[in-house]
Amino acid sequence: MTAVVQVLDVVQEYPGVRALKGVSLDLAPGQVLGLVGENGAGKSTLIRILGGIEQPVSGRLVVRGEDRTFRGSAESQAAGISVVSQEFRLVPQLSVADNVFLGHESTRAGVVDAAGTRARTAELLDQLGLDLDPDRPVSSLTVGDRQMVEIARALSREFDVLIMDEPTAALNGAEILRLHAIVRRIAEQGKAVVYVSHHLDEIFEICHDVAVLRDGSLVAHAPTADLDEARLVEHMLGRAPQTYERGAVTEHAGEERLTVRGLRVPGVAEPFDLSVRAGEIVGLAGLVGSGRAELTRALFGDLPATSGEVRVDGRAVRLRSSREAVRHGIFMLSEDRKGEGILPHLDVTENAMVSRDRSGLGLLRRLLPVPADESAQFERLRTDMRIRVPHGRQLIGNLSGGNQQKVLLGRALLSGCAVLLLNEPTRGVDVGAKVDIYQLVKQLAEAGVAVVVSSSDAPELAAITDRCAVYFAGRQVAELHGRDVTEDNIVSASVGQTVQEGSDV
Ligand SMILES: Nc1ncnc2c1ncn2[C@@H]1O[C@H](COP(=O)(O)OP(=O)(O)OP(=O)(O)O)[C@@H](O)[C@H]1O
Repeated sequence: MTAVVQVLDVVQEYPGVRALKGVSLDLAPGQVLGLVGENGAGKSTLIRILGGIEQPVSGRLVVRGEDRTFRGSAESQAAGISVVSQEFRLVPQLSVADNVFLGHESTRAGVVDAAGTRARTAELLDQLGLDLDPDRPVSSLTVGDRQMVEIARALSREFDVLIMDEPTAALNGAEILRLHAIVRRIAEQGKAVVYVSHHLDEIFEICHDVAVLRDGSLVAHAPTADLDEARLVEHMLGRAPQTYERGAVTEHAGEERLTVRGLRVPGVAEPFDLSVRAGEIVGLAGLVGSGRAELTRALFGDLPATSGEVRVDGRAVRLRSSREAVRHGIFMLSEDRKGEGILPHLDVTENAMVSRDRSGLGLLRRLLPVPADESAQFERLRTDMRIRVPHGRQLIGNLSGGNQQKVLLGRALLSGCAVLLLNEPTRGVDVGAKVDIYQLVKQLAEAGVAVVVSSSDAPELAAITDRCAVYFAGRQVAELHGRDVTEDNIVSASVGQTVQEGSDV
């Protein structure tokens, strides 16, 4: 079948980085093409070029047989390319409906048709299985719902090619299944879909073909049926993947560092208890509506508890804000990387070091030389976590999403905290780097930090936690220990099934 879009020998460069080194790719009608690669491999760069946000240094884009140069996203959209980008581009103050149709509002006799816009938005949300009021301001939505609104926005246009950059990064299991059904339907309608994900099970689930980018080059392009996960990972990394060996941390666990007793949190049925000792990695699992999100936020100090107590190293602390939490030795990695995580006007070294209480200096810092020990620390972090960045003074906003996440995790690692709270720590991180991050978290625990990991990724919790509390309908329904912390047990308990415990040593 003739390609609807051809990418021919496309090269893209940024200062100090050759992000695409001559990539050629065809997108055929009815095809779902998976695009995979390590963090920083060039996936988003290629998408930005197809979406008209950037122009390549050289190479050609051919759309339905015609050479095209897009000088902005409007031109790419007009050519039938619709993009769900990794960066949320929603306007928080506007309603869901206004965001979905921003830039292509329905009009009647030249006037914006608010009722029509709302009705069409409701239809799209319904297709996505989303029970959301079109009039709600986007600022009041969870990260997952914002992601769905981004998708609704891409679907609201006429398109021949739909490009999705990590569309499921913030979605829960049911939402992911619904999205997969929609992708299949779109392909059946004869449209081409490009699907970027670090979740390789999704690639095998819905993609007919897969293209692998490594360090800016296309290193493999094959039907998914011809590959298995191990081969795909090898193509991505250019080496055999390492496996993560869990430590026997519990045996060395020391004094209790975090104690939570009877913490009542708005929206959660039962009070919350938790204790984490030095050297332990404790997981929090649970689906949307389980109370896990609220408990995580309460621990982070951004959803104040109504009663109960929290102690760090035996000292009672109040967590009315995340700043207060940090002051008491609790450090956290937020799930909202863009909103609460990165400091976009600062470079990567400063972003990694900011927990060391120099944040007040702000922009002034850019004029001062980075202290040598900080540069050295960042260099170590860069090597240990394989952060892809040309130098330590690169602005963090110029890094790929996964590499930003690694810098933020580095910040947590360097913070010298007593308690480390990680919320969705490897969201958007590639399979190779995940293992590196798990190793570092294990090292931190071994150094005596009490670690809490709140994650929707059951395999992740099974791989790294010593103990895992599972929540369902506002209650803790299981506490799994040691060998009982398995993916199956976590998933079963998360949907309210009783888990047979006791194989633990
Ligand atoms: N504006 C920019 N300035 C400088 N370097 C950039 C810029 N944008 C991207 N890069 C670099 O280009 C390379 C490719 O980045 P890109 O965002 O395309 O990666 P990716 O494959 O999408 O990664 P991820 O899986 O982490 O999203 C990276 O080394 C990144 O740091």
